[in-house]
Amino acid sequence: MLKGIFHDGKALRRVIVSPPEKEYFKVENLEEHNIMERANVNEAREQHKKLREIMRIAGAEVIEVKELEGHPNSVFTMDTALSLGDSYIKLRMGLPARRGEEEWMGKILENFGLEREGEVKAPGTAEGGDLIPAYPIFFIGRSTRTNKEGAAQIAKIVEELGYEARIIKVPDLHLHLGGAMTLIGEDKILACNYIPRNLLKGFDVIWLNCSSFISGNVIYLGNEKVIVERRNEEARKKLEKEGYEIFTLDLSEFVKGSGGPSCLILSLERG
Ligand SMILES: NC(=[NH2+])NCCC[C@H](N)C(=O)O
Repeated sequence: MLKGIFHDGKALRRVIVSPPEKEYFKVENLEEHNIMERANVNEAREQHKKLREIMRIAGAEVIEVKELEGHPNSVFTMDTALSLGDSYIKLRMGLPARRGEEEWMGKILENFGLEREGEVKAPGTAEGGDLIPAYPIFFIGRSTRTNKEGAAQIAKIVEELGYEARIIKVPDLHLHLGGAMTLIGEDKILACNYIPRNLLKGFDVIWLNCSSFISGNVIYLGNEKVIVERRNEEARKKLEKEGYEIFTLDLSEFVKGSGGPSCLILSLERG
């Protein structure tokens, strides 16, 4: 078996989440954590529970880990590391308040037997929301969170594993590339229409106009099943028309935290 092969367009098998218990609600300085509004405790817990239920029903093993103390954004596990199935890439968060989440998740992944494949080093920064493996292609978003050095370091690591790295400049509307596109099958992508077509070469694309920072953000479960946030009507309608089975989920309390559905999960295994 080849090492480090991962494809976000395959069925979700194992995922790491961090349910909002305490830390997500303990935000003093909203701006520092890039959280727009404090979440309602009961609603956030209930919404996250539903998300876990849907993923379990779809056949994924959902691993729950405790939030990292002092880190309200640790519920957004996607950003904290990049799993390549049998190994992982240690990242370096672009938002200073999130530094430390890389160590936390690195240890968790190592406990699951993943080896460290590589590491993003200063002055580089890279967050998981910008990294979309679709072997043999690897999409890297250049955003306010993933800088030029970080993108170049990731490209080098994945090219050594046999991927073709494609760097995409993320428009300011989005925090990460993951807000603007999602793999929804092995050769299918849901993407905002300002992503250059040539960078998506080889994939069939469902184009979106994208009015929100998370318009292109859905969770692909596999077997043409997708989780879509309740307000994201454009994606829901277009995916429905293409024959996808849609699970609509209200994630308002995480949208308040500047996140979308996929930001809440770290895909550990797809296949
Ligand atoms: N992958 C994502 N879009 N994650 C959303 C993260 C939101 C979080 N408040 C932050 O700014 O870091």
